Amino acid sequence: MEIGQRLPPHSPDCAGCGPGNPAGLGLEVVRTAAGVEAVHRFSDAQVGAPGIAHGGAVALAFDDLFGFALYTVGSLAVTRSLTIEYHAPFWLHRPYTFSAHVAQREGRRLLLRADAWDDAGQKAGSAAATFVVVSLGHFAAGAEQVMGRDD
Ligand SMILES: CCCCCCCCCCCC(=O)SCCNC(=O)CCNC(=O)[C@H](O)C(C)(C)COP(=O)(O)OP(=O)(O)OC[C@H]1O[C@@H](n2cnc3c(N)ncnc32)[C@H](O)[C@@H]1OP(=O)(O)O
Repeated sequence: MEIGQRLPPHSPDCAGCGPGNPAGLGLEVVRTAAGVEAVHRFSDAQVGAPGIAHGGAVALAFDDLFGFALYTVGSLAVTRSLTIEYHAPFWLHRPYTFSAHVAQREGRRLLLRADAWDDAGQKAGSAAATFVVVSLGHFAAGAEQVMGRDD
């Protein structure tokens, strides 16, 4: 992976980054020297209080970006805990730069950190997460369910 390279979505319909999910954020994520980055504008579909992105949508952006930071260490892992600090409102339609990296690895645990800045350079949020490394088999049951559905 080269610096500046666009990274592939987790799945076509991923709520964070899938281009085929009209209800998703559609994050576009690139590799950076330290980790990964995405510039994102929250839309009316992610509103909480008027004019402000819902905190859950902001958490989704952080969580999904952490999922991309995994590419930098080549491990398959899932979120076990996620903590968000909301420093300022995330205004709808304004660009925010989200940046994440893997800070530490202890056995199966990956500790990840992220920040988000507005277009004036003010920090709007930060996040920390513990991801736990899993095997590909962790995703098998969900994939089988999707393939067996006929609705
Ligand atoms: C097709 C490809 C697509 C790939 C797609 C990738 C997409 C990423 C998308 C974004 C991320 C997501 O949405 S992920 C989806 C949301 N998350 C999930 O669905 C996860 C649900 N939870 C689980 O399935 C499970 O709890 C696991 C797998 C996370 C862990 O279960 P486990 O395997 O039994 O492991 P467990 O023993 O409990 O814990 C493992 C180690 O972590 C430590 N540990 C546990 N909790 C914590 C904690 N809060 N903080 C610190 N450390 C902790 C334990 O002490 C232990 O340490 P030690 O004894 O080893 O030292």
